[in-house]
Amino acid sequence: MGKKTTHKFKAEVSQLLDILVHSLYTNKEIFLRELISNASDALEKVRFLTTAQGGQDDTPLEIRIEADKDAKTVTVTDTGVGMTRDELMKNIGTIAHSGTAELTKMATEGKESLDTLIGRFGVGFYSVYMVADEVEVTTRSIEPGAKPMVWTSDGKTDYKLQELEEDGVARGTRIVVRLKDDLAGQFANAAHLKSIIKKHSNFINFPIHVDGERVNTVTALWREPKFQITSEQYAEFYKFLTYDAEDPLDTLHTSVDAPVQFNALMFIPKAGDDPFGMNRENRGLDLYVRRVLIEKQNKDLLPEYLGFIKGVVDTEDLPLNISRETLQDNLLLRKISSTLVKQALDNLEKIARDDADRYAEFWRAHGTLFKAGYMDFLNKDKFARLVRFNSSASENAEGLTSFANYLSRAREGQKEIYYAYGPSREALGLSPHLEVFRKKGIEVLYLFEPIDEFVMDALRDFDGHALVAAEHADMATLDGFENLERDQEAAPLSDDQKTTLDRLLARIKEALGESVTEVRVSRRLSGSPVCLANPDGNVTSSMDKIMRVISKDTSIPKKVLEVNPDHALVRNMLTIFEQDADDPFIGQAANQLFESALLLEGYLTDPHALVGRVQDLLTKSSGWYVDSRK
Ligand SMILES: Nc1ncnc2c1ncn2[C@@H]1O[C@H](COP(=O)(O)OP(=O)(O)OP(=O)(O)O)[C@@H](O)[C@H]1O
Repeated sequence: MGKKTTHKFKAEVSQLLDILVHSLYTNKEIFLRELISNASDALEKVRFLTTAQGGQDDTPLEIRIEADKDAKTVTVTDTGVGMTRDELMKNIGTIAHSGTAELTKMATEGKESLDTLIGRFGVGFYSVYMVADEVEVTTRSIEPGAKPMVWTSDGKTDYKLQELEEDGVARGTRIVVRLKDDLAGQFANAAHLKSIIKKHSNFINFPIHVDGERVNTVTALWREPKFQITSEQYAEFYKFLTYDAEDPLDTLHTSVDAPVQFNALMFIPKAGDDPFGMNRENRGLDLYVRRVLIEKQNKDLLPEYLGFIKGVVDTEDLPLNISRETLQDNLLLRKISSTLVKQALDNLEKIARDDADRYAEFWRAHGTLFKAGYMDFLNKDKFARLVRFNSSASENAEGLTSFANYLSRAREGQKEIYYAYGPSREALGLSPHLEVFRKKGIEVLYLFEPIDEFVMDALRDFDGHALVAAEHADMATLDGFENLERDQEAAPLSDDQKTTLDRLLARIKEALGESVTEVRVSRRLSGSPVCLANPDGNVTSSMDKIMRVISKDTSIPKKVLEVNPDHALVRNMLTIFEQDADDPFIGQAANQLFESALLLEGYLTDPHALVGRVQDLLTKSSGWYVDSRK
């Protein structure tokens, strides 16, 4: 026997152990799921090494579990790859996977309850310390000449390692869990262990025996004929695969023979991960070749925007000895991938067609991630049919509309699909840029997320109808539609007044100087006196904002000030200007209108001048009001 050495846990491990030991998490049974899942991974590795890489192996690949009431132990033994001394130290002693590190971080930040966190993350090997006083791991690696090792720890501050004599220790890992006194009755009980396995580990690809009796029966569900599988079985498999507590929103089971053979079982979860957050890596389908797991969560089978889909793919056509490194360039895999993408999109179209409520549920959970599909040019048309937006025709911010729905409501002769970006439905409802659309009863799609605009830019049109930003709408085209809403029409300007208006606009430009590129009459406004428009028709203001953030440009962009000559305020300015072209009110009002417009567009950085002016104007007007009531 080798010398026993003592090693301190890495700080993160101690921290996690401390959290687990002190947690009141009630679902402690998941420790068994975690140990079985590790055993299964170790067995998959053996199967991969032997079948895929042509090695030799006679040992049956299986997991054996024994419960001992008297000794208060549960023992989990597998014939998997085992661990060398170095692997033991690295894998259980130092944080092994990102999930546990994330869990520790979030638990210490205290934002979410520990119970939710433990339930949501696979806490891995360390979860055993929720039920154990002490754990002993005896393992022998598959590596030729590897020495068997024993690892023991009470899960507090350190662990002990010892090398064993070679004889009598088979390849694989045996984990003896010494249960806490109060939990021994519950877990050192074969019947209870069996029920836990049925619940969490029924689909493990290797036989699991409890006290000599085989417990799990179902394997490779995706290879079974569809008509033999119940929806409960699908749901059970989904939960096994994802640890989700809820049933899936949708299940798609397919079998394809040409151009390449494969079976796939794909699920859409009810809830979405935060696509840009910590779960970003938690995507991909498990890839099997003839039931041998080649890669968990393969990232090449489905593009990132379909990353919400969970499931497995199993093919007969790839060689078993394919290396994970060369998968990416494999032509067959690419064919499988393009077929899967098509199936997934067709399936979404089917849901959208048959069950709008379910599609809306899908969209709310996964729409944000799905929208990144604008980059998938090969499937552009399908994508365009699947994408949804809120719109001015929706009843509230929850409403969703497709391009096709929009067109079905479009005004006769309307060739364009209009859209506008804004922070909220309320803000867009008040936007001066959309006044003309409201007046003419032309629907506008509402974009709330920056990615929406990239979607519009990439698609450019739908079914021959150009996608046009409302702020870039061609006024002559809009003039072709009759007004549905009648404003209180302002009296038409006389020829003299028109000339004065031109001079007034020149005076406003003079007052604003280089802050604006131009001051001109607007045709898009009805309720507002002014708005800011883009001088060049290329990018929308929101896209301009995104570009400015990227290039760290904090200057205020130069825009065109559009003036509504029918607005009462502008008419008053005209009267004042007619009487005295040098009246200081004109400059004051011009600046006030300009800064208010900047404020609405989100560009005003210093509100002091604006506030000062408002106070001055209020003081004066209240004075007149008081006088007029005397
Ligand atoms: N029975 C086992 N046989 C061989 N190696 C094992 C066994 N159990 C654990 N390991 C090793 O220890 C590592 C850490 O295990 P742990 O359960 O903490 O995380 P993980 O399995 O990597 O992550 P996850 O639980 O998310 O799959 C494993 O990746 C594996 O390398």
